[in-house]
Amino acid sequence: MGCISSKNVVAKAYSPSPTVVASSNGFPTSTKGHSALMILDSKTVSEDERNNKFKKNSSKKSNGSLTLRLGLVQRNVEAEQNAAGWPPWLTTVAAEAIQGWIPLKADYFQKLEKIGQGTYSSVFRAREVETGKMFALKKVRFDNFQPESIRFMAREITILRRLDHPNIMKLEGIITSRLSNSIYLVFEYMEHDLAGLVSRPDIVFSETQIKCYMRQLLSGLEHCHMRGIMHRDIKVSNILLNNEGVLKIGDFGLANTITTNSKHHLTSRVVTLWYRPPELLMGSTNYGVSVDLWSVGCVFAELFLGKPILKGRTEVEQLHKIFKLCGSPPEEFWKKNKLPHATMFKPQINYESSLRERCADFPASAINLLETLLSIDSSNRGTASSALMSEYFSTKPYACSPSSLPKYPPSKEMDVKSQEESSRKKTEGKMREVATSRRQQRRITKTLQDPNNFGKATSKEDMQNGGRNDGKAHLTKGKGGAMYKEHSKPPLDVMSETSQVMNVVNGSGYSVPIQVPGSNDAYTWVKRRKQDASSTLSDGSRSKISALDPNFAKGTYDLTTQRVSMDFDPAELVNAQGGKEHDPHWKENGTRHAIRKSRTIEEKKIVMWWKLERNCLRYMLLVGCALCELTRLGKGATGVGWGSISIRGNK
Ligand SMILES: Nc1ncnc2c1ncn2[C@@H]1O[C@H](COP(=O)(O)OP(=O)(O)OP(=O)(O)O)[C@@H](O)[C@H]1O
Repeated sequence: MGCISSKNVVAKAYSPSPTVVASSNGFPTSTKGHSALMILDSKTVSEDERNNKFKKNSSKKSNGSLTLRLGLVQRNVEAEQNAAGWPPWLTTVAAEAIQGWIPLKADYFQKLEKIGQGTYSSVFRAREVETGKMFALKKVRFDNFQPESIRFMAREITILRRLDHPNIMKLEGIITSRLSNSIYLVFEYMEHDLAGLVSRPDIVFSETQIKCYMRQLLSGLEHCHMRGIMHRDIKVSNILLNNEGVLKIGDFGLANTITTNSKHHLTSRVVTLWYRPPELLMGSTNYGVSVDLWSVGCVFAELFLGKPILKGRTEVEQLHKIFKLCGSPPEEFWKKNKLPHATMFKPQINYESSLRERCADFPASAINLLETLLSIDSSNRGTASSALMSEYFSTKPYACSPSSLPKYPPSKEMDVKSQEESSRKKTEGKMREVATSRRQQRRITKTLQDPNNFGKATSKEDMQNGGRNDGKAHLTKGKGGAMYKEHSKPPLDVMSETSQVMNVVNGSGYSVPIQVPGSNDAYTWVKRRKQDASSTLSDGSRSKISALDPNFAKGTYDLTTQRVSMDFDPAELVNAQGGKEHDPHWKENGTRHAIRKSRTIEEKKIVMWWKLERNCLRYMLLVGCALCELTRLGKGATGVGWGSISIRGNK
């Protein structure tokens, strides 16, 4: 679909009078599903022919005329592609990616709801008007048509066209027009992604099901690696599933070709943080397909656990979590792998691997495979093929067939996100109510503390009434205790959900993110993904944005210059050594902190009343002293004690 079906087309691109051949509607139905590969084959042939021709001619002609000829051919191709309906901004930058294809028209499809939101794209479900078949349209955004971002998108297209495997998402065509300023990549529609399924509490994968998914995932990856492609962004939301149980690897936006040239430096700012291998966290620019195997290991564990196994908030924390889980590497590792940021990240403490403890419930053969995939030393991770041949797949229970897998209602990462978003909004509303009620309580306390108001009616009831005004919904019925309960319970839950990371300046002067205990994992996962997506360039927690940055392309990021701005979590490092006194939770003293740290409403109430009563006592004492002093002065005493100076002056 979307491709020119004839082999002639590519050859014609280099012929003197190029003409574009296409079926009447741009859907060469006879070649549907195979066209991309055919074009690639023909491309290879035509390129070989062209190369031979150039080789023969090269002895006769000067270099100058060769360049001229190449330029002309290039211009010819562009003109032909523009004539075929491609927009000029695309043909000038990415002619090779679309070579041999013609664009699809938008009106071939009926665009339905949005089903995915990526860092630089939105994905929609769409129905093909003619056949009623479902497709996924990935609309790619561009940063003001910067050639760099167009080139990135072009790379994704080129790589997708190079791949052809049942476990790899197939690019069916591209929608755009000569006047259009956007582009849609057309993919087969998949009902689920693994992120959506994993995060559903009602879905627990069986052992045979996990094996089935893992076999498909590794088969798809094996194909990529054999075609010289590394994905560099394997994670649950990029693994798609349809209702027939077929798994496909999607999102090749960060994929790149494997390079054997050690002088060719790759960027280390790839792979989403929780799935990023240690060598990339330590700045390696000379890596290979093993980065994908680490990510597969993370996905594998997540399928069993139902949640990500390594959820770091920053690069430092991610690496620290890795060392704690997999054990810190031996001295030889540091000597052998000269990683750019090794000295910065080398742990002071030697950690033993806790992987087997953490995954004690996993089948033995699964732990063995997981241990291999999550090897800190990338050379020990094996390959996708060796993983497929491991005992995990050859021991019972065997992987079930995809068609026997249970059918689920459509579940996507975006569904989870929107559910979380609506519950977040609800809880935020409740939190606002409580905040207003707290403000009111504080106002009352101030009134109590104000000497001008001292003695005015400010009873316990007043305080409760003050709270009640703002908390109507919770406080209209029931006894006092019940009112408190209703009023206070949701905000406490909300606090633990929404104030996951509080920045406290610790002794070292770093801004330290602190995890509030009792947090809701499901929520934080989604929330942190958002943070990741928006903060990549500054803290490197996510890779896509940086992928669009020219510095990313040039590989000119300098992590060392970002060190100070990186969130550093000494709390966790120090706590690993033991000792509450080092914990920033315990450093901050005072009542306000006590209130914030108090877990139950009863504790909270006690602390509030204690504070109130303490202040009342203070003022009573002050007033008492003042009265005594005035009495003494009235009796002619000389100025001593409190207020003596001004009174003496008056005297
Ligand atoms: N073919 C498809 N069928 C159904 N849903 C899809 C398809 N392709 C993508 N999606 C949905 O859209 C989401 C985002 O797609 P994709 O990962 O390709 O975009 P992206 O911009 O590269 O995202 P990210 O920045 O998260 O990597 C996926 O997680 C998935 O839920």
